Amino acid sequence: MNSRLRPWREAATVVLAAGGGGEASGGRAAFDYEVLLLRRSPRSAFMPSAHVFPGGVADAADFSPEWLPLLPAPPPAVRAGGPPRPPLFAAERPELGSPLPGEVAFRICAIRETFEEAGVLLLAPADQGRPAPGRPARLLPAGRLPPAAELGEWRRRVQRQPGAFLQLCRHLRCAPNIWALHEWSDWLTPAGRAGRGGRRYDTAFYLCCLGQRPPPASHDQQEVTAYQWTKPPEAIELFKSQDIWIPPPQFYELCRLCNFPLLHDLHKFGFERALEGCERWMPVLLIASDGYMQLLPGDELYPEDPDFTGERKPMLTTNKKIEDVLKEAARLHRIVIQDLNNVAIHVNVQPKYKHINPLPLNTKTGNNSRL
Ligand SMILES: CC(C)(COP(=O)(O)O)[C@@H](O)C(=O)NCCC(=O)NCCSC(=O)CCC(=O)O
Ligand SMILES: Nc1ncnc2c1ncn2[C@@H]1O[C@H](COP(=O)(O)O)[C@@H](OP(=O)(O)O)[C@H]1O
Ligand SMILES: [Mg+2]
Repeated sequence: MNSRLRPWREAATVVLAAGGGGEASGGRAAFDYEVLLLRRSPRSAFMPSAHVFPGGVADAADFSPEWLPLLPAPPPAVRAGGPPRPPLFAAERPELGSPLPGEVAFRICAIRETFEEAGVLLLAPADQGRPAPGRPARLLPAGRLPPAAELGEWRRRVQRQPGAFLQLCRHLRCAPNIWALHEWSDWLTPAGRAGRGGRRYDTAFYLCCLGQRPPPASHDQQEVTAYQWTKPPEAIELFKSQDIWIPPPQFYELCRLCNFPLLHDLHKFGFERALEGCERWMPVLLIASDGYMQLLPGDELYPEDPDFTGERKPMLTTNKKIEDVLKEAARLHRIVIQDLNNVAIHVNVQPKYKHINPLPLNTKTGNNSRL
């Protein structure tokens, strides 16, 4: 699609999981890893105060050809084949005059944003050669990093000027650890749920598993006002108790992670599955009399010709109650939102590209029996 006709911004985000070690016991304690959640500023023009994964809008600097000499070759499995991909990765970008493929640039974007927003640097030594994708990644040893004050100064420079991230990598003789990020999903903000100024985002979600304890993070006191490392079921509990608000895409992805108590299993699944392909999802809103639903591809009510630009019919409506709409449907793939923190995913369709369905964790009190 012509970028001038595309009424959304292109962004990348990373589901960063850290831990491993596989100490298993019953219940939530069986999770041996935590994921990084950031609280957006209450002043954000889009999803204020929401808890999200680190990420943000791609910058022309993420597509700079100057990255090329620094980056490792993709692992063979990544290079081979052409699985189905969302348009985000496939789009040609003659306006940037860049030979950098989207699949590389959006990874750089996610890694840069993770540094800007959380101070976590997902880098690898530039001379490391090909990565070993079968294993969870590791961060640079502390000895390869500049002192904290200097790194803080770099962080502020990158926030002001994303091109400074390339300079930082050159300075450290490191490269963004792009092949530690595995394509996981792609969410397009529903037409009709745009933020202030019509903000919508086509966001590439990557999974990155670190085989080490969660590294120290820090918020930037601007765009991000708090951070926490949390086990996926704990994040759902915090949402349920209204301590935090998690937007639907991130909620959906956390419920998917709840299938994997062990980091190694999550990493293996994410790395192998990514080779199968990925599909862009734009939820379509169905407003009922007592709440609403976000219909997802595969659901029997999902429109054949969804209105991506929101010019025709961005929302569907019904006079019925949610309960009655649900009873009438056989093929379900939808997020049901009864109020802000009462959210349930109803899905009985086979996920595409060997993906996994979320665990059915209704956030109503008393329903999380599978945690
Ligand atoms: C794209 C972002 C990383 C934010 O970018 P920023 O430059 O502001 O840091 C972030 O928005 C993100 O992770 N987006 C992912 C998907 C998305 O856009 N979700 C929005 C869903 S909004 C929604 O569903 C409204 C909920 C409702 O009431 O229905
Ligand atoms: N102090 C602050 N409070 C709230 N939002 C801030 C902020 N400083 C920067 N931002 C916003 O954070 C966004 C940049 O995010 P990212 O770098 O993750 O893409 C910008 O939003 P907009 O692009 O919507 O204007 C910017 O306005
Ligand atoms: Mg951001």
